[in-house]
Parts: sequence; structure tokens; C-alpha cells
Amino acid sequence: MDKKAAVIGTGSWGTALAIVLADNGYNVEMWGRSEAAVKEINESHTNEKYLKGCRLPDNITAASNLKDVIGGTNTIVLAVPTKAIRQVLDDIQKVQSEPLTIVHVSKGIEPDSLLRISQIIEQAMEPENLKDIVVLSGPSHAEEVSLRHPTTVVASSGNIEAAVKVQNMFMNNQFRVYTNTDMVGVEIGGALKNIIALAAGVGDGLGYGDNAKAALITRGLVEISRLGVKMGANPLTFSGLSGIGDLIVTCTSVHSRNWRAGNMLGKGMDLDEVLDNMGMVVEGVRTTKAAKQLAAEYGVSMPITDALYDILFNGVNAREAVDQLMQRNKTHEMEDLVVLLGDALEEE
Ligand SMILES: NC(=O)C1=CN([C@@H]2O[C@H](COP(=O)(O)OP(=O)(O)OC[C@H]3O[C@@H](n4cnc5c(N)ncnc54)[C@H](O)[C@@H]3O)[C@@H](O)[C@H]2O)C=CC1
Ligand SMILES: O=C(CO)COP(=O)(O)O
Repeated sequence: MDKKAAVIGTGSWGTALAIVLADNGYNVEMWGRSEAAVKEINESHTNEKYLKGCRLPDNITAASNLKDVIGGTNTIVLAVPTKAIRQVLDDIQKVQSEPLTIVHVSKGIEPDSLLRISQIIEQAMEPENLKDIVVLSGPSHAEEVSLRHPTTVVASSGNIEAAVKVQNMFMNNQFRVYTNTDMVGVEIGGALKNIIALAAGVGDGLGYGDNAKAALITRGLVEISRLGVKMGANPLTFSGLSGIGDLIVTCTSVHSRNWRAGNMLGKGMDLDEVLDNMGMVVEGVRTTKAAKQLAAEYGVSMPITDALYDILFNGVNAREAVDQLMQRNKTHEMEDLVVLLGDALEEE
């Protein structure tokens, strides 16, 4: 029997994941809002803007009619930027004919509502339209996935059976999927690493070296864990693929849009100029706003996030922000973290 998969979004990540599913024998239908992208995928089997030089398998097609794309399957892969999710879900609910399992692959937190993606989905969908939510996350740049380079991710859901189903759907010899049941930790790790990657790009743009990068990754993980644990995450998740794994790849790879944007900021460009230059989503910018609000709500210290917020939104010069970060009061390396993690682990 023919297997069908639906991918919503024809950007870099939706297209790379469509390739994984096509390699696994699915007939993949992608939904895109751009008629030009849809035509290019169907006629040239390419998506040059988002995956340069990549030829897509013939069993990937695209359409701009949502009803046709989601018809005939009860599992959809949602691969649009965080800020587009509510609109896309509204449109899906107008045309869906059965409850859906939504596999989301976005890495952001909504400013003001402070919701994680799975919470946005729960809020936006009528309960009768929603079967399960699974998040697929980890160190996985689209450019390398499309080349079939070895990649590892986690599929996380409150319902382990749904996570296993998604593991089976995506897993192949180049794309290894682990299951995980800590959605809070997986979503927080995936979203907040973008802030640290922006900061790592700023450091590189300023001409700082590997010491600074290692410091940002290590201390970045501390502040991500500090907030995540307060929000209910399992601290061990942050030492996994969606935590330190994604933090490493995003802070060190030229493929990262967040790192590239930070790099331009460090070289002196202003935010609007940087975002115009990118032409792709830089999730870390909105997530920095959300994380700053979350840190205030949960009463946790997030100095790297604060410094980046000042660079992005308060016009603070990047070099000055780094100086301020380095000149904070002296402290113990593990400060509150030992206590916080100890408590959380004991509760496990
Ligand atoms: N590119 C990557 O390597 C990875 C990306 N992600 C995440 O996947 C999500 C999507 O990112 P990318 O595909 O990389 O972004 P992208 O910038 O490459 O593409 C975004 C796509 O979403 C579409 N879009 C934007 N606004 C829309 C709207 N209002 N309605 C419908 N479609 C809209 C655009 O037309 C484009 O096709 C992000 O949350 C990102 O963090 C996660 C893992 C890897
Ligand atoms: O999440 C990613 C890799 O795991 C992609 O990161 P960027 O959005 O910074 O390109």
C-alpha cells in the first residue's frame, strides 16, 4: 500500500524532512504558501532558495491547497516558523476531516503568551481536532540532512506510543531518531539554544576566539537548564541531543541562521539590516524577548540572554555588552544549579 506523508511548509527544514520521509518510501506532499516554490518543487524538483543545489526525490510533490495536502493522512509535519503556527493551524482546522497527530519541528517560544510550541498547538486546536503532539528536535541542519549526512534527533511526546510512531516514520540509516518523554525540556532546549547561538555569532563577529565560544556554550547551557528546570523540565534532557547537542551545532556551524545573524551584528550591522540580509527565519530574535520575560516570571538569572537582549533591542554596543557580561559580580560556578538540579532529580 502507498504511504502518504504531509509536510506543512516549504522552507529549509520542511524540505529536508520531506527528503527523509521520501527516502523512507513515503509519497510526500508539501504545502507551501508560495505558488512559485510549489511550481519549482513540482517541475524542477528543486527548492533553490532554501536548499541550494539539492535535487529532490520524485516522490515529493507540493501544492498550495491545504485540504488536498492533509487529506488521506492523520499525521502532519508542521515546519513553519513559530510566528506562523497559529495562522497555519487555523487554516488546517477549516479543512481537516479527522483528528491529527501533529509533529512539530519549530524551535521557538511565543513572546507575551510565553507558550512553548506544543502549548500553542493545544491552545489553537479544538480538542476534537487533535490526536497527539510530537516534537522532533536535535542537532540537525537542513543542509546536512539533505546530503544524507549522519544526523541524530529526538522524538518527544507525552504519549510514548506517538513518539515511537514518529521514530519509526523518520528513522533510517542516516537519520537516527531516539524517543524521549520530556517535551518541556526538549522544547526549551531547542528554542533557547538559538539565543546562545546568536551570542556565539556576535562573539565571532567581534573577533573573539574559541575560549569565548566555549564559555558561551557552557554558561549558556547553565542558564537554559536553570530556566528549564523551573519550568518543569528533566535536567538530564539538557545533556542530551536537544540540549547540549543542538547548542553545539548551532553555536559552531556556518549553516546556523542564528549564528550568522549574530555574526553580522558583531561586525556592526543593525538588526533590521541583518534580518533583511538573511531572508530566512532567525527564531532566536523573538525567543530572546520571550526568554527575558520568562526569566522575570520564574525569577531566574540569565545573563547571556540579558546581554543579547540589550544588543538586539536596547541599542547597546556588542563589545560593551560583552564587557558588562565579563565584569559581573564574582560567583561560584555551580551557584544555585546544584541545589536546583538535585531537587529536580530527587523528584524523578
Ligand atoms: N533549517 C534548519 O536546519 C532547521 C530549522 N528548524 C526550525 O524549523 C522551523 C522552520 O524553519 P525553516 O524551515 O528553517 O525556515 P525557513 O526560513 O527556511 O522557511 C520558512 C518557511 O515558512 C514559510 N512561512 C513563513 N511564514 C509563513 C506563514 N505565515 N504562513 C505559512 N508559511 C509561512 C516560508 O514561506 C518558508 O517556506 C523554525 O522554527 C526553525 O527553528 C529546526 C531544525 C533545523
Ligand atoms: O536548529 C537548527 C539546527 O539544529 C537550525 O538552526 P538555525 O535556525 O540557527 O539555522
